[in-house]
Amino acid sequence: MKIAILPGDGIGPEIVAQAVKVLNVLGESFELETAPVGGAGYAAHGHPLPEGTLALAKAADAVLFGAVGDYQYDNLERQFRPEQAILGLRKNLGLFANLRPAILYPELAGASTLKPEVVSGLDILIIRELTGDIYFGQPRGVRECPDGPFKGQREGFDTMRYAEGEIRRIAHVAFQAAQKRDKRLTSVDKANVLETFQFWKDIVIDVHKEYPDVALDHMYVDNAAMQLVRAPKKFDVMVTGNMFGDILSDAAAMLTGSIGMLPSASLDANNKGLYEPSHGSAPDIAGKGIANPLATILSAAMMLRYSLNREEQANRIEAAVKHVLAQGLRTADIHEAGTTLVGTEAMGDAVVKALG
Ligand SMILES: NC(=O)c1ccc[n+]([C@@H]2O[C@H](COP(=O)([O-])OP(=O)(O)OC[C@H]3O[C@@H](n4cnc5c(N)ncnc54)[C@H](O)[C@@H]3O)[C@@H](O)[C@H]2O)c1
Ligand SMILES: CC(C)[C@H](C(=O)O)[C@@H](O)C(=O)O
Ligand SMILES: [Mg+2]
Repeated sequence: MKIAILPGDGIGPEIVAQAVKVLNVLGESFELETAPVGGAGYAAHGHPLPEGTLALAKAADAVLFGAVGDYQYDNLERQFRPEQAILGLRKNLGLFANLRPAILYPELAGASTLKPEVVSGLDILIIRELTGDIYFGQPRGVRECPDGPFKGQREGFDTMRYAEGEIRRIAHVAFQAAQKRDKRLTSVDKANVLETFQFWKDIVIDVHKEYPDVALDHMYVDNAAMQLVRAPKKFDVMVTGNMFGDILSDAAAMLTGSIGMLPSASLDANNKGLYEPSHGSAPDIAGKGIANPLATILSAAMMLRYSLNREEQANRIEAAVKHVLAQGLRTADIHEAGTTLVGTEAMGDAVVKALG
């Protein structure tokens, strides 16, 4: 089994190093190969997604990804910006299904910014469509405004679009995920305003006919954002488009105590996948050794479960994470009075130790 390791930028290399330590003590003979991506790819090869990196990702059985992005690259032409690397990987590998499980470990109930009674026992799954929507729709760009009061001025524009087949396949993933859980699915849209999302809703309703055992409801995205902080435990599985899913999953991250706790799996139709924490490269804390590596370590667990067929190893890692939290070890983002503050490496070492 070959795993492509793409650490990326900012805290990426620090947190991925911890997940690699964990993978290395499982007693499996995985072949790990590392390649630069994002700003690191641009610095090494003049492109955020160098050819060799893409080839490695395609050839591997799974990809473990850190994060990309750094302010120093923000003024580059868009095609050279670090973020194009993750977008290019998702598109090139056909990773249309993004699973972002927001689980509150009981020990972190006090770390959330929400009241413990609102979040304790939280276990929701956000399924974000990942290769369509306004993220990839054409045309896009800056042009001369063709009409209206601003006619003749420059205007920026993007295109929101979803093909029927794109909606159907993510709806199937979502219904099937719900079948394995509490059998409740909330489809999040903006059907009251956007044609794309009325179409989305109509297709989801049609796919529902094949899953009569799942209770489906629909929610507008603005209300969903509100309900996520008001009564998040009411949700089981949520499915939504690329942009709404990006925003809602960051909001859901805070329910778990910190964005440093939210892993993700990005899957193709055959469960080949890329695994990354839901957060970014956190340039504000990069190089300080204080980033929380648990979202990345938990992403490695998802990789073992979904792509490498090692459910037991995934369970071992998740149990080890629970153990270190129960021991009271906390990185700065989840630290509270009465717990022990540790850095990135010490947290990684503690998970390794807990694996026994
Ligand atoms: N998939 C990705 O690679 C990805 C995802 C999101 C953002 N980004 C990029 O990351 C850069 C920074 O973006 P941003 O600041 O909006 O989002 P971010 O997620 O990097 O950081 C947001 C806040 O959360 C904190 N944070 C994030 N991860 C943490 C962790 N593991 N432990 C402790 N604290 C953590 C950061 O310090 C920061 O205060 C940008 O270039 C952005 O494009 C990349
Ligand atoms: C870095 C960026 C392209 C990415 C996204 O918007 O999908 C990130 O925010 C994420 O959530 O993975
Ligand atoms: Mg995001």
